[in-house]
Amino acid sequence: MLSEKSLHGVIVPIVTPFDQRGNLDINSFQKLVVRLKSSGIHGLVVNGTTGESPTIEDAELEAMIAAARSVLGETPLIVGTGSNNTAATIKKTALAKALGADAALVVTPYYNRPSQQGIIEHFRALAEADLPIILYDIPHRTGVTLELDTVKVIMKMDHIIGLKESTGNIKRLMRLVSTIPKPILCGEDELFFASLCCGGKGGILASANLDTKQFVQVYELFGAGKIDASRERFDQLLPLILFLFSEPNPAPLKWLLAQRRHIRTDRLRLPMTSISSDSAEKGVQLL
Ligand SMILES: O=C(O)C1=N[C@H](C(=O)O)C[C@H](O)C1
Repeated sequence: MLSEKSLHGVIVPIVTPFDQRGNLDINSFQKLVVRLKSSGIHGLVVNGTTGESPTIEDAELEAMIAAARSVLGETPLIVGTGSNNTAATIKKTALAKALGADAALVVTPYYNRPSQQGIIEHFRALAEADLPIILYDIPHRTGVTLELDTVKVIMKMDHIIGLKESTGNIKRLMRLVSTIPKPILCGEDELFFASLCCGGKGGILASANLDTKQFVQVYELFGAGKIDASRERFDQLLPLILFLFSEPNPAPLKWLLAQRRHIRTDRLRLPMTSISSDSAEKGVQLL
């Protein structure tokens, strides 16, 4: 199981590869996990936003958890289990635990517009699943605003071990780091280096599916006090990051992974669609 102490570094939310018909391509998935592990990642997230979690069936999730677990060894396995139904979230989190997950990444409940108290109770109820939880705050996707006081209450719960911060607000990040003693991870790839400078403990970064070793170097150079070298390495990654978020994630990422032959197709499941031809032209220049 993952603890506050071991939650840090470059954690990769892996894509879910599909074949031309849109079926799960478990062989490509397993090869991706092997490559990511050998690149030195500090954790893997299966079924995150980048893994197209809204479209993944339970049987597919089970197959991916089993495949990832068999490759990862001691490297932490985190599973995205969040939804806007508390009972369903508890059930999926308990399933993830039974299949060998070390922690769950749980997004704030979206769409049904719970009150701040409702959100607190949602996270409190997750204790029942008996798996460490990382709170995932991404308001531009969920439409849910988490007040700072709400974050503080949730982060005090014993089963909550960290926060994935995707608001993109550096002032807020600094407030969180100074008031919350648990690890805060960057979920806004462009701010990864800045977030380390503010006291963040690492990042859950879709971009790190590619050029993974360089992302790990940014983190390790920073940890070794080589701040300029870390920033220089991060600057080299910026064009990649900007391209990957020029259209909804993970479409550009899947396109690049397919171009580099890491996955067989850039197929997504509707309502997500492949990148436009304009973006593909920009991607070719980047390649
Ligand atoms: O899947 C994730 O976890 C991430 N998703 C974010 C998004 O798609 O908005 C980006 C971040 O890199 C990690």
